[in-house]
Amino acid sequence: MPRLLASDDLLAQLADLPDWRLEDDRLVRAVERPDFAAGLALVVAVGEEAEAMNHHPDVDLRSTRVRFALWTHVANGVTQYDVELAHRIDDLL
Ligand SMILES: C[C@H](O)[C@H](O)[C@H]1CNC2=NC(N)=NC(=O)C2=N1
Repeated sequence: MPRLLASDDLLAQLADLPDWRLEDDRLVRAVERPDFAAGLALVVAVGEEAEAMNHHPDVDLRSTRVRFALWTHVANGVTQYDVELAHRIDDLL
């Protein structure tokens, strides 16, 4: 069972994720893409990483904007899996 990150640990790890913020116990990042097709391509690429990890983001895809919200359902908050997925998303960006 994944463990929730303690708030001091999480804040320390967020230093390496400057484009992410904590919102309602989720790690959240929103990005603008040139058009919907580019946003969709990003979602597909992130989805492949998520499948490889068996850890899946909440995704909100609008015309030129994609918003990712990361949390671990079984722990009801942010765990190391979410931090790892955030780094993988950053790498894709
Ligand atoms: C059964 C399956 O392994 C679980 O539902 C996995 C899949 N992906 C998941 N993704 C996320 N974000 N949180 C989970 O707790 C989770 N659990």
